[in-house]
Amino acid sequence: MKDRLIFALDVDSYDEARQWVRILADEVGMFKVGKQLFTRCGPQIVDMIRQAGGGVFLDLKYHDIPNTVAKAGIEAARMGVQMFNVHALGGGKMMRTMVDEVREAAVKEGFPVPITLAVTILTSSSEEDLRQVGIDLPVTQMVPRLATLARESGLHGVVASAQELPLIRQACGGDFVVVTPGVRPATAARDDQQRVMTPGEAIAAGSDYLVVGRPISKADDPVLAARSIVAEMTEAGA
Ligand SMILES: O=C(O)c1cc(=O)[nH]c(=O)n1[C@@H]1O[C@H](COP(=O)(O)O)[C@@H](O)[C@H]1O
Repeated sequence: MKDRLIFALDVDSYDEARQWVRILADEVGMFKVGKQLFTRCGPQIVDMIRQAGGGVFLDLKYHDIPNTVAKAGIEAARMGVQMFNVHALGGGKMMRTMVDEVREAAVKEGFPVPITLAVTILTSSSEEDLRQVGIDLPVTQMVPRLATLARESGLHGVVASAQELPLIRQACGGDFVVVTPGVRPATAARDDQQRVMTPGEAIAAGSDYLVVGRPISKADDPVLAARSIVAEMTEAGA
């Protein structure tokens, strides 16, 4: 079950990231490198994690014109990351172009195609936040709509709140990968997350991978926190 736990490396230095990779390499399946760490350190952070035997989820949430996102996706795949993501709100043309060009480059250059994911609606967004930017549909309609668009555009899966899992499974089926952040053990603080679930609930609802950051990094004993999350996942999946 630990292979399905992804630790969010939301730190601002190479040394701190390396410390976390050392501490958690045996406790989690993958490390998520996001905008802060990648902007600070660049591809050397991906190399460091891979050399330590860890998988990398490159979380840069690409959202741009189709050509730009496709070229960025090719660079992500060349680095050897295990998964990366784009914003589904970038649209079907953007996602399809990215998938086609990454596949073409992978065949030509002989690198594996990473798991490609689309972020649906961020777990930090409330419906009020969405209305502010002109999205009047409820989250329960937006998420399956964007997940369906991602699937039709050839992506492997989505990043979404575990709360929307039943809707995504209904729209996209059982073999579509669903990665769920916004996971909070019952005793942990919610921080800035809005649509949260416990690790056990997320697995029981059918999540493939859980992304967890602060409930591990801010715990008094991060290794123990990671282990108890994996234990809760195992119990729920049994
Ligand atoms: O793409 C993501 O990983 C992501 C999507 C989303 O909707 N919500 C979300 O929280 N995330 C990421 O998941 C991680 C959650 O971290 P914690 O809230 O500390 O557990 C952060 O790195 C977020 O950037």
